[in-house]
Amino acid sequence: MKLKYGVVGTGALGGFYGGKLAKAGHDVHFLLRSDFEHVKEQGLKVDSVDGDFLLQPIACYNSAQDMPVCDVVLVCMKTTGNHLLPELLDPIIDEQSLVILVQNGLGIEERLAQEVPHASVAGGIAFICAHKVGPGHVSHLDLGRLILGLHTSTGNELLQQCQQDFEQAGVPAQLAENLGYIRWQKLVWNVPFNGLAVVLNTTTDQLMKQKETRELAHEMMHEVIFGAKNCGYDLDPDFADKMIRTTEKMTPYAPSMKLDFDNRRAMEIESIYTSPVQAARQAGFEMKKVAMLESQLRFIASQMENWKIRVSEG
Ligand SMILES: NC(=O)C1=CN([C@@H]2O[C@H](COP(=O)(O)OP(=O)(O)OC[C@H]3O[C@@H](n4cnc5c(N)ncnc54)[C@H](OP(=O)(O)O)[C@@H]3O)[C@@H](O)[C@H]2O)C=CC1
Ligand SMILES: CC(C)(CO)C(=O)C(=O)O
Repeated sequence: MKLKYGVVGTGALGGFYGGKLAKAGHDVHFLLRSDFEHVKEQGLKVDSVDGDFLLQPIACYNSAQDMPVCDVVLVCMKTTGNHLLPELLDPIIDEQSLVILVQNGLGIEERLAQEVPHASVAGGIAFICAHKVGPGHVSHLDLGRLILGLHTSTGNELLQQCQQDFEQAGVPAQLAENLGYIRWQKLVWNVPFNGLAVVLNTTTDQLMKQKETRELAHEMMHEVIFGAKNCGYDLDPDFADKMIRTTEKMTPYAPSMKLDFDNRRAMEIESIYTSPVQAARQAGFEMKKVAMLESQLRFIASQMENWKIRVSEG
């Protein structure tokens, strides 16, 4: 069966993953916001370490109302805009549709499944370094692997087909038995590096170079691992060492939260910090250092509002 795909949020990940599917001949419909006119006229450009490509013509829309009902919807906007999902998804899903949240953070599938109970919901964990460099223009610098895991009890067949479509399109994609485990595992990297890069105004290489910050990142990783353990996800404590070694070898990198801060956009504090801190707390474990970083980020976010700088959703 040939699936009809929808992409909600055509930025770095939406442009890359949706673009790869469309380039491979799949039927993909892209929802855009500020870049709509540009993409409609000039197409979507992806500069990728795996090979550049341009999608033109492209099935793009500036309103979900104009989109067809899709079998699978890839949600690729920042989680700061997830409160808009019930409205955005309403015209493009029916009881048979599967919505995959290709986003960072915890608790997002739970919330969507409550708000949109008739859809199947899954998570997509992306191991990729990509960002938008201009209107309708994505730069993919490194990695690209996707792990897909089901949240609801329905949608399994669609998820399997989606995994095969990604593989066929040249995106390494795996299916995970346990979505919660993978979400916590991804947080082991995102929690220290996204937030520290913002509060210390720096990049991963600088955080790794300095002994104090390297140790702090390592300690936070262990907190996340123990947080996960208390929530029933038995992550390997050695995973922290592995992540430190990987980051040491990485080219200097500004995590997506740092790019959001630099561009005065809302930061994904709720899904990357608040949800895991609360989940661990409810399970009886206080992630003290992570909670402190969360407070610092909330302070910075409040200052951004006080500066009367436009903090856009998404
Ligand atoms: N970038 C990366 O390398 C990685 C990102 N992630 C995660 O993936 C998710 C997506 O990140 P990323 O791709 O970087 O984000 P981007 O900011 O590059 O893209 C988000 C896109 O969503 C669009 N959007 C937001 N709200 C709406 C709306 N209401 N209607 C239509 N479009 C909308 C934005 O449009 P507009 O231009 O108008 O704002 C933007 O183009 C995040 O959760 C992030 O943490 C995970 C791994 C790596
Ligand atoms: C760690 C990384 C780069 C993804 O693989 C990421 O999730 C981010 O920048 O937020």
